[in-house]
Amino acid sequence: MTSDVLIIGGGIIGLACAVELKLRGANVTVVCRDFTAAASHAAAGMLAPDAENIADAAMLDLCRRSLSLYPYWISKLEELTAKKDLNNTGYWPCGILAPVYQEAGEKKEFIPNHQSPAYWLDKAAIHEYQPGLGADVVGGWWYPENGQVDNQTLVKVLRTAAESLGVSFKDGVTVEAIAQQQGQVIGIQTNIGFLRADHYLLAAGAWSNQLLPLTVHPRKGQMLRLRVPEFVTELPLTRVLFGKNIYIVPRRNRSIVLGATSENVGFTPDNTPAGIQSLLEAATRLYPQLADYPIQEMWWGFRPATSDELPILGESHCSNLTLATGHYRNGILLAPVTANLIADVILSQTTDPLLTHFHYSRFQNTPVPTQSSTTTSMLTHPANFTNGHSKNLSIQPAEFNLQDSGLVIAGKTFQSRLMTGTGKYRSIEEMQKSVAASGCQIVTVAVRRVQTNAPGHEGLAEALDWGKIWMLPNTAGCQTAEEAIRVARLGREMAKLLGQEDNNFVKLEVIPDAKYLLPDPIGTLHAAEQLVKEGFAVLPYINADPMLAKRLEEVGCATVMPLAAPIGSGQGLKTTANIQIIIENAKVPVVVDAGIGAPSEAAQAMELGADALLINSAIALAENAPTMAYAMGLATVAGRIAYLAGRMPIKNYASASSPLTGTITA
Ligand SMILES: Cc1cc2nc3c(=O)[nH]c(=O)nc-3n(C[C@H](O)[C@H](O)[C@H](O)COP(=O)(O)OP(=O)(O)OC[C@H]3O[C@@H](n4cnc5c(N)ncnc54)[C@H](O)[C@@H]3O)c2cc1C
Ligand SMILES: CC(=O)[C@@H](O)[C@H](O)COP(=O)(O)O
Repeated sequence: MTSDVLIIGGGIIGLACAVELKLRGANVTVVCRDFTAAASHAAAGMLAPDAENIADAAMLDLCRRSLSLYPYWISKLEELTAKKDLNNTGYWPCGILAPVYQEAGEKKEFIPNHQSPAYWLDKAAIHEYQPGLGADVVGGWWYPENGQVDNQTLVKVLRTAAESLGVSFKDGVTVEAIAQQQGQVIGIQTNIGFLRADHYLLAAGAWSNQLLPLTVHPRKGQMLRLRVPEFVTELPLTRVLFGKNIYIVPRRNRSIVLGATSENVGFTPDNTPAGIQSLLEAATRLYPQLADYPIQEMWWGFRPATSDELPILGESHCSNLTLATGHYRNGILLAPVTANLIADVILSQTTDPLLTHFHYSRFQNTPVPTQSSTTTSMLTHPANFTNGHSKNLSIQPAEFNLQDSGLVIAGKTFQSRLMTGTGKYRSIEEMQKSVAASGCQIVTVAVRRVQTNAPGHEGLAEALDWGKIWMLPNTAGCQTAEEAIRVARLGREMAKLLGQEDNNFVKLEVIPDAKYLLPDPIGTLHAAEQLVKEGFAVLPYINADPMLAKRLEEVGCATVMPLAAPIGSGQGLKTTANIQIIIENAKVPVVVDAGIGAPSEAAQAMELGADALLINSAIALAENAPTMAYAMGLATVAGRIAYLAGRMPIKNYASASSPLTGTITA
């Protein structure tokens, strides 16, 4: 199947973009795992840039732009669906009233932004303006330009509009992986097969990081709906009440939506007594007569949150993949502006200057924190190490004007260029100290050994702080491609279980021979091809074979990892000439892995231009492992600095250091 644009996600963002792209002439397909399970159905539908008190200027600008597009957008949608039964979106620019209690400072919370009117009502005014408020309301803000839409009917209208325009909407289709090759998406793997398009849009809400390593995570919200009882003839509320930990959204159809909790519990489903109780308590404090209204329905949803609470919009690391995700609390509000800006990016290749503020790379420049952090430079090494001594050998590369943009693997930036392992240590404690002393940010873990609690691996997964260290699951112990693929999938689950939801990295090892531990090039290539299709960032361990390295890069591997010498041999750099060819030709990072025995060899590999090193045995088997780890960290930094400084040329003959002219003759 081919289509111009394939959209992953059938929530409000995917659908709004689909309609806009289709109206501008594109051929559009939307794939969606579950239409009704989207945050877009769970939301309250407030259009509340002012009541939300958004501090970020660019975000406020984006929200207000979207609010101003709403009336036209809604009338366009209602027109597109005029002949259908369902064409009422419940759009209602009813204003939002934000009452406050006696608690200190609440009045000052609203930051005037000169773009939107906001009026302060004192106690007498607010009770007169909105009868029935709780007696302890002491005043409040009135935002006349804010409003609401019935998000549940809006998404249905959007879907109807999209389908009637000719958008192909495939519900019940799960995207399992985004297959990438050399900076391009080549297709998506789904439960109904492999789908291709010219361009792709990721709009998968809170689930986006299951497909790409984006910092989007779910923030659960519980909601409930009351009904205005029959005996109340007039609508008691005709504007949204936005209070402390509660909003009350009256719909014109006599339902009243109450929301929402904000819970950091991953994708834990269901309503809970605690969640519902907190909503009911806050709602009846703000508007006491709700205590007698019948409860109609409860539900929950997952807001797509990012760490700065701003969306991720625009280009990605692939030229034919655009991102529209992370809309967190304001995705209903932001739908029209997102659709416009994203259609501009995809169809006209024009990027509104505002989008730079929402670029995905803003998170990648944030380094993964280390256990011992010297984050002032790109060339980190531990300033202190924790085996009882404390040394301060802080090097300041900035002073030498060195430009090192860090190690970037599959779009993720690391400050340290040393990776370490966890095997062969005499104790877990020694391993922990060594990892910390090395200053590394990536630690490889043998999935099979951890899963089976093999000797020396008991409790290992829990021994490191995976909030700080990036896990590189490896397929050690796999003799065939098939085994390695299975273990890689387990590794991804393991990383998720340990809190790294967005970790799709795998160190691929296919090693049929136990004596030399040399990797099988054909099995490695086969497994790599499959794993790339499944969306893994594949880091294959290989013999130092330049042709194989090239082939692996061509199938989309994130790095190549040529060996210096057999694993655990400590023989040092035995494959220098081939590693040099690999480095010369690679467009992905080259990580020299295995066989390094001493810091001098680590430095030497880095001096050649390797992008990083993976060292395990030389650290774990040293007499003092943490101290050796520290030395390896310094050697890696030294080698990198030397590479950047540029080595002097090797000459055949001596050349005196001091001038030969002007010498005194005897
Ligand atoms: C309780 C609550 C209250 C809210 N209140 C408001 C509000 O008042 N105002 C406001 O502006 N915003 C509100 N929001 C936020 C708003 O709902 C979201 O920002 C918005 O819905 C995000 O839309 P989306 O399309 O990006 O994601 P979603 O609506 O979550 O849609 C994502 C879609 O992607 C699909 N998908 C995911 N993974 C895959 C996959 N691998 N393969 C195929 N399909 C996939 C899902 O099935 C889903 O259909 C609220 C959210 C919640 C949870
Ligand atoms: C842990 C790991 O992945 C090792 O198999 C890796 O190849 C490092 O080799 P050394 O143990 O020789 O450093």
